[in-house]
Amino acid sequence: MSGLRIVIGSDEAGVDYKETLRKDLEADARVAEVIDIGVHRAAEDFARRYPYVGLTAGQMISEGKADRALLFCGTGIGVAIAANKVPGIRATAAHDSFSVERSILSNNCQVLTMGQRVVGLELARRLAREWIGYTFDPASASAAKVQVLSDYEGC
Ligand SMILES: O=C(CO)[C@H](O)COP(=O)(O)O
Repeated sequence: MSGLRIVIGSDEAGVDYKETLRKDLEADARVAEVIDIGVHRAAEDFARRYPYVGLTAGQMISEGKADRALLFCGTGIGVAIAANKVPGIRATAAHDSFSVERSILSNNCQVLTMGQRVVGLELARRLAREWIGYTFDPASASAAKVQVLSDYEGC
């Protein structure tokens, strides 16, 4: 898909990967806009912990300000849990190629998360490149399953 608006964010444990992946996304012709919600290296910004990063990213997607989010923390788990608290958001941590693919094609996840303490940087970069290339097919057999979740949440 071209023209994606992607939120990128992290807590302090994921900020190194966030910085590198932000540059990768900005250089990717398939990405229309990269929105960096921090944290930034300024010390005071490090007070923003993973719940705020995940919630902010989820809210931005929910409000139509972005299409997807790529988030980092130590494990990828905390930011995924937080983003999933926003109604209508489907977020998952994934550190392998197949799971990244299925997060879009099976689950229509808007949010991919990774753990800087879990996955190597070059694999994270490769997975993000792959992730950008997938588009959910609303006519697929997976769509009805995702719809069950949307119906449950009412959005
Ligand atoms: O990985 C994290 C949350 O899932 C976070 O980066 C570290 O959290 P902590 O172990 O509670 O410090």
